[in-house]
Amino acid sequence: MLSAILRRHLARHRGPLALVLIFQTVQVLANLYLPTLNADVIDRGIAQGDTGYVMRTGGWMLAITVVQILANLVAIYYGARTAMRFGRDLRAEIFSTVEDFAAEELGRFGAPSLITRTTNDVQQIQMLVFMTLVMMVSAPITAVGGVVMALRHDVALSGLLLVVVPVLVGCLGLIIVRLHPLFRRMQVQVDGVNQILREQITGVRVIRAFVKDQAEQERFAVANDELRDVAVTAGRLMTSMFPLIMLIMNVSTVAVIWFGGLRVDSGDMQVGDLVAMMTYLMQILMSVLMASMMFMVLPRAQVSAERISEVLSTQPTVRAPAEPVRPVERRGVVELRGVSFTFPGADDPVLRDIDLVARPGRTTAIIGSTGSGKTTLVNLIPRLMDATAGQVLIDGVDVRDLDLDALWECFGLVPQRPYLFTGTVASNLRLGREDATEDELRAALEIAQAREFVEAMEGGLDAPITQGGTNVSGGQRQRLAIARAVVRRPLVYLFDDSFSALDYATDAALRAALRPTTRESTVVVVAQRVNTIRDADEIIVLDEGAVVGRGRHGELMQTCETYREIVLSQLSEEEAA
Ligand SMILES: Nc1ncnc2c1ncn2[C@@H]1O[C@H](COP(=O)(O)OP(=O)(O)OP(=O)(O)O)[C@@H](O)[C@H]1O
Repeated sequence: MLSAILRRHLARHRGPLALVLIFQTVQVLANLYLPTLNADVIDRGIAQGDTGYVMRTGGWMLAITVVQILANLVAIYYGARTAMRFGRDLRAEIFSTVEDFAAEELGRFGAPSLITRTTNDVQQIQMLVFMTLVMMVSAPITAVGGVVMALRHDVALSGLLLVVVPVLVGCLGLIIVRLHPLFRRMQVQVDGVNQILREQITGVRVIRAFVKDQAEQERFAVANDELRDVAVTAGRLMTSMFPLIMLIMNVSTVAVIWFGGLRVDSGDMQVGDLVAMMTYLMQILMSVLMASMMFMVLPRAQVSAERISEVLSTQPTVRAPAEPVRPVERRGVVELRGVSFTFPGADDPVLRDIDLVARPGRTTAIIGSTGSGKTTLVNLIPRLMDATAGQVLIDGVDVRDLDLDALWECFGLVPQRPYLFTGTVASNLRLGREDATEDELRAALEIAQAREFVEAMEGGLDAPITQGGTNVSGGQRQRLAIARAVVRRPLVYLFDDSFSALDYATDAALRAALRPTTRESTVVVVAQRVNTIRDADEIIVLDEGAVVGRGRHGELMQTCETYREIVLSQLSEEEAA
């Protein structure tokens, strides 16, 4: 999974990657050449008292060092740049995948997990790419080059590498194998902390009102402590690596000096070669250490890659058709034919065998007790979810055969819990139609009974709206959401309990103002309040997901017991008549 992500996203950075490889090779070769020159300075310059040789070779070493530094700088620059671009591209890919998710996929992953996957998980892989390009590319070249150079200086002493390197690799391997499951748990726990944090921030008012601060703090502390425990265990393992490596390095240095000293003593080796051997040994062990750091980052990146791939490989349940049908004439006739809907994993359907036709110029209302399936029904019309049986049709074409953008263009949806975005009143209204003029926005506000309060806000149309619309009241948010739908002038208006937060007078004024605007449109209204829908051309009564009555108010009062009960729970006999 990790390799697939890396291949897909690094392919377009071939040029910079080649530069990293070239400059890393140059800097490693320069680094490997220096100990040999140093050995020459000792054996040929100092031992033989040749000051001129020491100066010349010293100057040569200085020049090589400058080359090494410059090559390293270029390699790091391109390595870091590529890693950052890789991260940006991967985040963009996840974002665009998630954007296509339907309610089902969003519910399955959950917002906090999707956010962690797009940020923290991407960061883990980005870190791997960064470390690989900045440090790891040089490790194998240094290791191989170091062995070659060591063999050139003294074959017998190089035999030490056959012991030291496997010991180091074995010790590191044991630690890394134990780290992998810990990293997996850590990512899941980051999700958990995010989830609680998000819930607590969103629901802070409820928590305070029910004096649950203490309980919530404890809930957060549990998740937080669990994350800490795993992080500490992983940290302990990781820190145990360094003393171990230092021990192995120091013991090997002692061994080189011990055996090398014996060889110098017996005249088989020169002092300069011994110094060079020590440096090469260090360089080789350092490259193993660098590779081991990669293995520390690798397990975490693998876990993250799995989590990201899970998102990227998820096919949205609501998918655009391969060959979308172009409707000849768009009028906005909404039809449900034998529609049933069951939530994934649920035993019973939420909607059962619903037939309904909503036509332009008419208001079709849906009423029913809470949980009777009204919102679910409305969500099926613009394909926020797909019916599990039966058909939803717009102008005679199955919504599943229509191009998604063309389909969504038909609707002005005012959801039950309207959401406003960070920006201004105007920017929120223009989500309805980008090129709407200020006059059109004002007209929409007028219809939605929102003009007065918007004008009272500092800045009017340019008044700021905070994330989620939390700086306006629930009723004001509903009216702005209605205005947003009106700005669009859609073929079909879908009002999902959109008048519930309005007082009776505003509700009535709003409906009266909407009437001329929606005269030629199809209007589907979900409501709990009888007064909101009693004038509708057709009222559909839902009970436990099935239609138990349909007709106008007067008829239903005679024919539908469920409707009568709802009405009489809100109005007196005289008011209901
Ligand atoms: N994501 C979901 N997964 C499983 N069941 C769900 C989900 N969303 C809603 N339901 C169930 O589906 C049923 C219908 O819900 P729906 O929101 O359509 O009702 P409603 O009539 O709009 O209610 P209200 O008037 O309270 O908004 C309810 O019983 C609810 O528990």
